[in-house]
Amino acid sequence: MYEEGHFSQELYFKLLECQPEKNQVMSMLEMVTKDEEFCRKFLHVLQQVQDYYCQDLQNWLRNTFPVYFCQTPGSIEKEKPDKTSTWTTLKRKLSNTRMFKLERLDTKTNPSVKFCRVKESLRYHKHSILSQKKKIQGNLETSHSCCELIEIKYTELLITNEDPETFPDQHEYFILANRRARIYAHNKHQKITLGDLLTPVASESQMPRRVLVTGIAGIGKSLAMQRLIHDWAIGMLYRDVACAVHFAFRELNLSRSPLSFLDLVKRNHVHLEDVLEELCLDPRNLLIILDGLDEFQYSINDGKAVKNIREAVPIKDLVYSLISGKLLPGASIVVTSRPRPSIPIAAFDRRVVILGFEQEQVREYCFRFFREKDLSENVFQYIIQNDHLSGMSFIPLYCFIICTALSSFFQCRDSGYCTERPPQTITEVYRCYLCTIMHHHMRGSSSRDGAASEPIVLCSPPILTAMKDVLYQLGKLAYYSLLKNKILFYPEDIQTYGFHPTELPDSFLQRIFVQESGQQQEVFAFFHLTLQEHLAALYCVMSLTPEAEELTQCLDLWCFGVIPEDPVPSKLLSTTLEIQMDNQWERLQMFSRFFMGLLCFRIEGKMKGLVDCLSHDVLDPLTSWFKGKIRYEVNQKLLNLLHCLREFQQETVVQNVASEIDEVNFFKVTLNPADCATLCYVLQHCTSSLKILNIGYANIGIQGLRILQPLLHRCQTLYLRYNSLTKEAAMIVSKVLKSDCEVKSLLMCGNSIGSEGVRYLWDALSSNETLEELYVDITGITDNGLDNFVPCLTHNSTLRLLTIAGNNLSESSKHLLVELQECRQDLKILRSFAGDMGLLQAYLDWVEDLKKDPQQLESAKNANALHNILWELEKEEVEVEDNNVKERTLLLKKEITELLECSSGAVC
Ligand SMILES: Nc1ncnc2c1ncn2[C@@H]1O[C@H](COP(=O)(O)OP(=O)(O)OP(=O)(O)O)[C@@H](O)[C@H]1O
Repeated sequence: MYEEGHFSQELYFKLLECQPEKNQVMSMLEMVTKDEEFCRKFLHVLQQVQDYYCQDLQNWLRNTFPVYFCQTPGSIEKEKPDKTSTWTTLKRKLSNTRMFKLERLDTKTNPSVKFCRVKESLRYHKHSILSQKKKIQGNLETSHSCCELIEIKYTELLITNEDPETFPDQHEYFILANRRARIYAHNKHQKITLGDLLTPVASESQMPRRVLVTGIAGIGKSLAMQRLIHDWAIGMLYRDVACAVHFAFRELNLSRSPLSFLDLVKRNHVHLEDVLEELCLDPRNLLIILDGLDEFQYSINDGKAVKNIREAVPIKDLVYSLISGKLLPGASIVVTSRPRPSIPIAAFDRRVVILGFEQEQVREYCFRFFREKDLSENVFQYIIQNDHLSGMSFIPLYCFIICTALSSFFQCRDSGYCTERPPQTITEVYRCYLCTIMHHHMRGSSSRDGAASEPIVLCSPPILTAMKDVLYQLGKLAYYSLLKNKILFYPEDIQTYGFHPTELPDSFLQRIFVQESGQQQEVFAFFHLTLQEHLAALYCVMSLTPEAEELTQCLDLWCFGVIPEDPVPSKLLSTTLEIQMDNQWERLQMFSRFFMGLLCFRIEGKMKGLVDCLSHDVLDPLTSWFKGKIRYEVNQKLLNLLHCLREFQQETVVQNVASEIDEVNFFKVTLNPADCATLCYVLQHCTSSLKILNIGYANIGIQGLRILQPLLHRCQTLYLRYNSLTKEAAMIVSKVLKSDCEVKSLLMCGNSIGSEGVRYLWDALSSNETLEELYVDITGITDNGLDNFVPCLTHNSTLRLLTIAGNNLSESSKHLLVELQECRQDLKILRSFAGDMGLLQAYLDWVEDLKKDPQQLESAKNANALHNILWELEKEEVEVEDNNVKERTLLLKKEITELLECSSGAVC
C-alpha cells in the first residue's frame, strides 16, 4: 500500500511500529476499512499480490469481491506513483521471473504430505527471520533513534558492479573517499540493486551464482544482507529461491569441532531440520549468505573440498567448499567482506562494491534517523554545507555518528537551550558523539524515558570527571592496539587495561562473538575503527606533558614514521619505539588528525574534568615544527599535515605556517571535496603568491575546482591536467584570468572543456596580461572552438606558448592557427604531435608513466586521450618529412596501440 502510494510514509512507519499486542494486520485492516475508497485501493493491491497468500484467501476474496478480481491484472498500473519503486520492480519481476515451484522438490513418494511439510517449514523459517529484530550496530536508545526496524532504518545504498582493485595500503576511509571521487566524476560504473545481485547484466550470458560483495567498514554490508534476507522472507526479492539462510563469519568462528552442512544449517535454523535434505536435492533452491569473510579466523585458501552435505568436516573446509562451488553446485552464494579479502577473487562469478550513500540518500537517512521533517532537513542542510561532514556522510556508519552528534545541537536549538555552535571539524563531531554516548551511559536506562526532552549539556566537567578513568583506560587500549594494527581484543587484553569483560561500557565496545552453548569465547572491538582512533588520540592528548619536544617527537613518529634519535622520556614514545613504524604513518592519518583537534581542546581548556589545560607556550614550537615540514613535503604526507592544521583550528599557527607555503604538489593524489576544502582553508590564511599549484591527475572534478576557486588567481603555474573538468571549469578559469591574477602557466590538458569552454579562455586572453603558457592538448576542441580565436589572441601580448595538439581540428582551423602565428611571431603554437620533437618526447614519457600507474591510465582513458592521440598521429604520419620525427611518431603510435591492447584485457 505504501509503495503504491496509498499510504504516506508516516502512516506506513506507524503501522510497522505497532506493538506486537496490536497485530499489524489488524491495524492495517482497521485503517483500510475506515473508508470505502481506501478499501477499494486495498483490494486492488491484494489483487496484484495474490501469489503471496493462500488459495483459500484468494478464493474468498474472489467470491466476495468479484468486481475487483475480474479486472485484468495491471489495470492498477495507471495509479502507479513512482516508476522506480520496489513495488513496481516486484510486479515486473512477478511477471518476468520464474517463481520457485515446489515441484522442483522430489515429491514422488507421498507427494502431498511432503509438499505441505516443506511449505510449512519454510513458512516458519521465514517467520523466524522476520521476527528477529537485529540490533543495529552502534545504536543509542535515544528518543529519536530507538527504531530498529529494518524497513524504517534501511536507506538505499549505492552498489556498483565493479571489480575491487588492488588498493594501496591506506586507511580504508581515504581509499573509498578517493575512489568515489573517481566514480562520480566519470559515472561509468553500472549501479545495481540488492535485488539484482544474482541477475545477469547485459554482458553476461549466465546467472551469477557466487557473488562477492565488498566494502569498507561501516559501509553497510551486514545491514544490506539483513535487508536481502528480510526481503526474501516477505516475498519481495528472489522469489525463485526456495530457502535462504544467513551466517555471520564471526559466529562460524565458534565452530571448533567438525560439522556437516546439514548440522550447520540445522543449528542456526531449527525450523528447517526436517526438510533441509529435500531442499538440497536441487541446490538451485538455495541462497546462502555468508557475511563478514574478513572476520573469519581461518584461511580457506588451503581448504579441502567436501561434496557431501552429511559429511562432518572442519568449518574452514565447509566454507571453502561452498564458496568454490564444490559443495551444492548451483546454489547461490553471496559473500561479504571488507576490501582485499584473503581469498582468490576468481572464485566468484561476480564482484560488486558497496559505495555507501549518494547525497539524496543522506537526506533520506537523516529523515529516517530523526523522523521529523524540519529537524532532519536542517541537519541535512548543515551536513551538506560543511565539506568535511558531507565528505564523510557517504559512509552510513559515519552518517549515524554525525546525526547522533548533531542531534543535541539541533534539538536543543529548537528549544532555545543551545549556546554552542554545532561541530564543524571531524574531531568536533566525534567529541560530540562521545559526549552524547557518555551522557547516555551516565543517565542509565532507568531514567531514559523521562530524560528524553532534557537539554544536553555536552561534555560538562562533571560528566568528564565521572568518565575520566574509563576514557583513559579505553584510550590506552585503543592507542597501543592501533600502533600494533590490532582491532580485535580478547578478554585477557581487556583485563590488562583494567576492565572486566562483564562490566564493559558497551556503548564504546561491541562484543563480537555471541555466547553459545558451552563456549565462552568472546572477542571485542571498538564499534568502529574511527572510534578507536579517536579514543587513542584522546589518551595521547591526556598523557601529553607540557614538554614541547615530546610533542614534536610524537608528531614525527605518527605523521612520518620517523623514530627520534634522542627520544625524551615519554610513555607515548617508549612503547612505540619497539614497534616497526615503517609506513605506519599511512594508517595513522585519521588518528593524527584527531590528535591535533583534541590538542586544540586541551589548549583552550575544553577538557576540564579530564585533564588540565595545556599552556599556549606549545604553540611556538609547534608552529616551527609545521613550518619545517610543510616546506618540503608533497603528496599524501603534505595533505595530512594540512588536515592536521585544519583540525587544530589555531588561527595564528595556521597563518604562520601558510605564509611558508609557496609550492603545493598534489600530483596524482586524488583529492576529494573535503581535501580541497582543507587546502583552501589553510592557503586562504595567507595572501602571497603560490609559485606552483600542481593538482594534475587529482581528479577533483568541478566540485573540487569550485572549492579551490578563491586560490587560483594567486598561482603562477597552475596544473589542472586530467581532472575530469568540463566547460564550467573553463568558465571559472576564464574569470580568474580576467581578474587581477598572477597566473603565468596554465595546463588544462586531458579535460573535456570542449569548444564552448575554450572560447571562454580565448575571450579571457584578450584582456589578460599575465599568461605566458597555455596547454590545451586533448581537451575536446573542434573547429567552432576557434570562432573567436584570432580576434582575441591578436589583442593579447603576453602569451608565448600555446599547445593545442590532440584536438579535432580540420585543415581550415589549422590555417587559422597559422594565420595567428604569422601576426604574433613571438607566440609559438604547437598544433600537432609531429610538429615538435619536445612534445613527442613528452608524450612518449607520459606513455611510460601510464604503463606504471593504472590510476593515471584510467584518467587518460576517461579523457579518451589515447585514442585522440592515435587518431591525430595517423593523420600526421603522411605529412612528416624529417626522419627523426617520423621515427618518434611511429614509436609513439606503437606504444599507445600496445598500451590500449594491454589495458583492454589482451595479453601484454
Ligand atoms: N543501508 C543503511 N541504511 C541505514 N543505516 C545503515 C545502512 N547501512 C549501514 N547503516 C548503519 O551503519 C552501521 C554499520 O553498518 P554495517 O554493520 O552493515 O557495516 P559493515 O559494512 O558490515 O561494517 P563492518 O565491515 O565493520 O562489519 C549500521 O549499524 C547502521 O547503523
